[in-house]
Amino acid sequence: MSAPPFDRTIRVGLLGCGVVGSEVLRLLTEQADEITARVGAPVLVAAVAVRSPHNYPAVDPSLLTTDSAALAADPTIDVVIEVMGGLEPARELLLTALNRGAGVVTANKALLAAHGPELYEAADASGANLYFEAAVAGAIPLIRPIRESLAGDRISRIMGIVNGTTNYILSAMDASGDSYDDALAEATRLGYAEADPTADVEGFDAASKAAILASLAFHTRVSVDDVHREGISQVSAAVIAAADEIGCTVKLLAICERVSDGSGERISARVHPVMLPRTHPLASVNGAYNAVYVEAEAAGKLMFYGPGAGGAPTASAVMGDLVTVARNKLVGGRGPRESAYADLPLQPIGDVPTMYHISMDVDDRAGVLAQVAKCFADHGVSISTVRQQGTGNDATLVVVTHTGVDSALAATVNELGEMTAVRKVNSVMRVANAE
Ligand SMILES: NC(=O)C1=CN([C@@H]2O[C@H](COP(=O)(O)OP(=O)(O)OC[C@H]3O[C@@H](n4cnc5c(N)ncnc54)[C@H](O)[C@@H]3O)[C@@H](O)[C@H]2O)C=CC1
Ligand SMILES: N[C@@H](CC=O)C(=O)O
Ligand code: NA
Repeated sequence: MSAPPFDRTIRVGLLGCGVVGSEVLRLLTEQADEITARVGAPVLVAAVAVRSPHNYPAVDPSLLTTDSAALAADPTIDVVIEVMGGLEPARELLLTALNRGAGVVTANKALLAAHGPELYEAADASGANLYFEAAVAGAIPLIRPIRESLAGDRISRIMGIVNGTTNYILSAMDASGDSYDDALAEATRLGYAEADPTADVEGFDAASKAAILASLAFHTRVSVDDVHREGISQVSAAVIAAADEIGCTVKLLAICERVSDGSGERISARVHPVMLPRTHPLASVNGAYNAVYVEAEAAGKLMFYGPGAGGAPTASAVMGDLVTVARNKLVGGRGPRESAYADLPLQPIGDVPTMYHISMDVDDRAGVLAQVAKCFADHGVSISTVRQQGTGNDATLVVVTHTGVDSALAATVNELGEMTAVRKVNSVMRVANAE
């Protein structure tokens, strides 16, 4: 290859060298010549901050450091890649890097969803680049299409599967009847799960991603605390079987919508499991794959699909950002700033229209069905189907509702739980439409 056009080197500091960081290091090493050609200057790793250098025998010892603060502050480092995860010290370190004008590439959705505005402000103040394609849906190009390709359109809805770990667990339980615990252990072994997998299974990771997507799509600051969140830890084999009986599979969905109702224009951001008809395109997205629909006024419906977790796929997104930031460093460009001008209010979960699937153990005697039906009617909730399974002490009623507002459905479930004729509410899950 001919000599690169720029007579300088882009020096990179890596914060963290785990599942993602080690793959970034591998790609930077193995593809060094091609990256140089694409950027126009060599891109070299100058330092790698880790906790225990002796755990990295394959990494050049002269690069390893335990002093992550010095790495972030080092004026000779042009781009800091943060793949250590967690809020602190990642926040502090990235602020240090951005304040001195270094480019930052991060995969840390938890940090962005909690402290995004602070990071953007630091980037604006110094003119630094802040890129985070890896933070949502791993390898899938999604942030860039939303921030840049669709910047001239009006996004109305984003809906999809954005957590690989939970999708891996739900797919395994659905397809092969694997236990929840075995499937989670395998997802962790494969490098999909967060350092604390509670973040995955309780929906925090997907909620962080929903916050990032909603912020970008609706030009409004949405933090993780604004996102209604329910995880999958209550999804048992019985719930998966109940979904199957009505032609559905269970998926954890992130849904970000622009809604216009009596209260004017608002946005809804929520993460929860749903029973999804098997005919829905997202129902066949399995394993650690992610898939996200983006609906925009002029573009129509777009679907993004691909590996949403794992070391190499996530490193691919990090590398794409690194090349962009390195190019910007050489020619003086900058990535998009925060866009929060619309400042739309949030729609509370109680106002969201939804359908419920409710399974409850009931007394099998005359009048019980009428009492249950009355409870739904009292809350203005219309029943779509009702089915009794078993008799006597084994009688279970399965009710699927028509669409009602979530608060009315939740109040119905509360009251059912207090009725003497209802021995136990076994499960409650939202049901999605077929499209
Ligand atoms: N694994 C995946 O599939 C994906 C991960 N991400 C994000 O990428 C980031 C990294 O994830 P993984 O590589 O999976 O995690 P990991 O736990 O495998 O790696 C993180 C590494 O950073 C090190 N580290 C943590 N704090 C440190 C500190 N203060 N100083 C030095 N080293 C420190 C840890 O020892 C560990 O080796 C997280 O923010 C995660 O949410 C994003 C997309 C996908
Ligand atoms: N733990 C996350 C990793 C990618 O963001 C997931 O399972 O999706
Ligand atoms: Na991505």
